[in-house]
Amino acid sequence: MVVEGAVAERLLDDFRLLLGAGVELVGVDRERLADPVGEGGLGAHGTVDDPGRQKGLRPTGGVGAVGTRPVRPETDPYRGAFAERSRTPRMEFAAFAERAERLAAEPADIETTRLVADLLAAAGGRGKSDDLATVTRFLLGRVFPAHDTRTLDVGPALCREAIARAAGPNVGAADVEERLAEAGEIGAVAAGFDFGGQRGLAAFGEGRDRLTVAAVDAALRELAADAGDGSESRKRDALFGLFNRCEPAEAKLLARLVLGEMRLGVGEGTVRDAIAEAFLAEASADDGKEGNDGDDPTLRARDEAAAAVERALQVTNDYGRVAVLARDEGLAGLRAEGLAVGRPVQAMLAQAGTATDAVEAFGEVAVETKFDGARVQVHYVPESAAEGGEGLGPRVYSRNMDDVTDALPEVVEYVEARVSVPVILDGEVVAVDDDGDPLPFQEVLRRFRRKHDVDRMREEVGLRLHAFDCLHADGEDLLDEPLRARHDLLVDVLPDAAASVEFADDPEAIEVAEAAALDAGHEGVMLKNPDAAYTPGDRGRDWLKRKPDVETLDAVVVGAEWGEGRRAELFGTFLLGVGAGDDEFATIGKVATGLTDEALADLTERLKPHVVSEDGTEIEIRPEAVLEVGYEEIQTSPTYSSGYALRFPRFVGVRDDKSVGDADSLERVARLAGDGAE
Ligand SMILES: Nc1ncnc2c1ncn2[C@@H]1O[C@H](COP(=O)(O)OP(=O)(O)OP(=O)(O)O)[C@@H](O)[C@H]1O
Repeated sequence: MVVEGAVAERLLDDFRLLLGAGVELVGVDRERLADPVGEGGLGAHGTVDDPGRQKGLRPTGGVGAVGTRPVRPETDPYRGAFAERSRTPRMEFAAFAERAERLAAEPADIETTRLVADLLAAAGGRGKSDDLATVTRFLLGRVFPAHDTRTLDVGPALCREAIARAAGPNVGAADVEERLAEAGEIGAVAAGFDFGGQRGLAAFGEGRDRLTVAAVDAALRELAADAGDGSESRKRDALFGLFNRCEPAEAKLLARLVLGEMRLGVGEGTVRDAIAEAFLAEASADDGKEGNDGDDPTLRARDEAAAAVERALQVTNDYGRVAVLARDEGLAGLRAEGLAVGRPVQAMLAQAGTATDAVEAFGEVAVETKFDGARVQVHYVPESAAEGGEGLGPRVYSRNMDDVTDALPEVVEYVEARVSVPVILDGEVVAVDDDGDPLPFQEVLRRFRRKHDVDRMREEVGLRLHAFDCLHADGEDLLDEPLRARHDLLVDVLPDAAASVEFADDPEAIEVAEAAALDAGHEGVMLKNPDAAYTPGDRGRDWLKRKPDVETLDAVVVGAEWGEGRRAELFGTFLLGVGAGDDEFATIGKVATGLTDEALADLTERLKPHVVSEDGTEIEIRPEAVLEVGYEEIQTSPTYSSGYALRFPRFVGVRDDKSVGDADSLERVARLAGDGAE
């Protein structure tokens, strides 16, 4: 009998589930079990090299060419059943874990990059298993690429329960918590248990069935897809099934991966350099031969390779995809990679600057209205312009690349009514009153991530999109075009946008424009270099933001204390941290002032699932929420790990539009405190 397509996939899924749950299969051919994807197995149909043919999902023209074809989150040519069916040997999870241990122990950056490059080559070099995309993402604590809105939705508590269950009947979640309080991080705790007691159940063949990187990835993707009634307990079961099969080093890696805290000392820059080192060494050596006299050709080639990887990362936001591109298509493939409508990119950011700075640096300055709202990126392929393919209704993404479309129907309607070609627009969503005049920023946040009562809230707070940039129009990527040209194209596709820019070449004219923007109820002006390209994710000097003098700080909640009296059921005080590199946060103070009962209730509900440990009044919270806090000044202080303390901190608002990685850094705090120029 031949079983194909969805039925085959279903069978394979069931098979994996059974193994994951520790079911022992008796009286079957063990060799065939150990290689369910081999010849004659479930995966015998379709070719390994052509995932698109099997899944019918791959965009046109190979890896790089996506043009204006909409991409949907599940359109990931490197994932899914085809990978499971590959006949190349798969990387064992234990092998990955062993290399991860070595990485974590390596203090030198250069050595770390080399070890990561070796790992990538082992995960997907020629003739090796093809786990490259997965391993690259895993290294950064990700199952899905950054642009993908899917999440595992597993909190620390669920993870602790799964570990407790795998550790055997004598271990409870409270024991795991206790060990966590001692060890300080979940990986060490997971590695400290002996999951062997349970293993007998799942063992078959020669010893246990060893986890592969691909199997862990598949199980976690399945877990992410599970939602609704009973999903929490199913997720717990699935995690239990995985931990149950783990040796200590694997358990450590798995626990950290599930919670997205890898602690390997491997940042995005390291992975970028390692991709270049692993797969572009030859290409860069070729380039190097053409080096100018006086230049170091090797260095120049290395910089070029890193730049090509960086550029591809900017347009795809997918380290896994870029690693595969670098390996399979080299520098040329990376450079040819374009934007895809439906796949968000990071926003270009601004530094603080003055009108004089702008005139001195740019000569003529593009002065744009600075709208006081939330940053969005809108992707749209009108049905009429889909050229035989499918259209893509307007999708709206937040600055973290979360899909916020459903909360913002006005934006969808606005774009649908005006735009007739495929576009990617950058802009700001602003709350407006009945006359269309802007309302304060906090009003937008009442709408921004709302899942319920969208229609009711729409009556209360109206919204308007102000598009100020255009990254793609009618089949053309515009990132490398100067702002001037992008703006002309923006006005072509959306004539409303014309009002928000003017040009000035002296500071007085800029002041006049700023006064007019403030009079109209906007936040002020942005000063931009009209000749600059759009550099996603970059906070360079080509965009300057004129800021009012009162600074606030965006800090991450890393801890809390319970309130008192009638607020005893709620968190009352929040311990704040600022970014100190490598996913670490240094504490800088506590905020209790300015929080209403409503804000406390919201924050308590939101942060409770992220409690890591509780010790008396001290609660440690996994970095999850960003608070905007005002303060009178920043002082040096031995009390907090940053070495600074906020004087009179007061809560201004929750920055739901920011992820913890976007919070202010210790470096900025030092500058604000006067230890360097802002
Ligand atoms: N015309 C415009 N061009 C670019 N950004 C604009 C414009 N109008 C409003 N903005 C908003 O201003 C933000 C930058 O200013 P601001 O410093 O006030 O924001 P922030 O979120 O506190 O800081 P940052 O975005 O720089 O981290 C942009 O991210 C964008 O959301």
